Amino acid sequence: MTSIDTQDLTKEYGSNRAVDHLTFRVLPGRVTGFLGPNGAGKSTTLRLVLGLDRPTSGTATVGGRAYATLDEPLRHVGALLDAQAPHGSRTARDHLRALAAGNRIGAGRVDEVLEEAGLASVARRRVKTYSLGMRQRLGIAAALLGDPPVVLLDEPSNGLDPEGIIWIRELLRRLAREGRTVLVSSHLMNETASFADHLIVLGRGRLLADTPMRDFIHARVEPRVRVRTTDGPALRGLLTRHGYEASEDDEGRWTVHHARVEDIGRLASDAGLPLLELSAEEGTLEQAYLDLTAAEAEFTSTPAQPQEA
Ligand SMILES: Nc1ncnc2c1ncn2[C@@H]1O[C@H](COP(=O)(O)OP(=O)(O)OP(=O)(O)O)[C@@H](O)[C@H]1O
Repeated sequence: MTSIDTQDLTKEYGSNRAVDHLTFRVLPGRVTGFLGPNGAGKSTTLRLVLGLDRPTSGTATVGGRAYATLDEPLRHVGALLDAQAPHGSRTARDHLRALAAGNRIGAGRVDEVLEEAGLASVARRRVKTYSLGMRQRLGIAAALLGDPPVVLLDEPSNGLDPEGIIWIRELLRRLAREGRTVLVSSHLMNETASFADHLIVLGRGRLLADTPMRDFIHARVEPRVRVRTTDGPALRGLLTRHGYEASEDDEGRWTVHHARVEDIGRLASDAGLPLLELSAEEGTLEQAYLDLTAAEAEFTSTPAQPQEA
């Protein structure tokens, strides 16, 4: 099984602990979103997994092996990190051909990934003439070159236009469907919600969550129901009698807190109350993420009170 594993992984830069005893496993067949505030340690972790930096202690492995021990690594792991900027005076095609040659990958595969990344028509242009989004597509093409079972992408949507964002979303979903292990860091919560099945969240180098995305949201954001009726006072009375807290907006739409659509629908039906609208208000990943990171910030930034003698 080609999982990514970190075991008690720690990285210190001087007195700053960027990654702090981190243990997690990223499994194949799903997209794992890698989240955390600025400076939480995401890029450092990815660099440690890719052998670009040495851990202070602990291990990071891909398929049970350290990246540095892999022969022809592009066939095992495809990665996009900001730092991997190709040489600007090369054409995109030459850049990929050089990478392919070093990993015994045929030139035909270069044209395939250029096509897949939407760069076929500009493949003979020098990379320095590329826009940020085009460079990003080239980085993703390079990550796919070796048809690897493991793909690590740091902020892949960076600089992409709306069409590019849809492309990357569909690509990530397909890679997971094909049974690959896909780890994607992002600051864009709506984006992450559109492609991730699972989340790993870091805060100050530590693991804050390692959980399916649905569970992550449901554990942190209260379920609500939106409802509209021809008889507001009757609805209010009904909800109050059953212990629900609800509020009405200017357009006569009610929001029922901590409620499920099945329960409110049944209550209204049993009471013979006509409904014009009934819908579940799903919590968003952004709400859940902010809830978690705010709690973490509060916990970690509260200074110890000096004890009065
Ligand atoms: N080469 C380095 N030398 C010294 N400190 C570093 C180095 N790389 C990272 N750090 C520090 O390690 C911590 C984690 O940084 P890292 O870039 O891994 O976070 P991140 O979660 O990727 O942040 P962002 O979301 O801003 O990209 C930060 O405090 C950062 O300043």
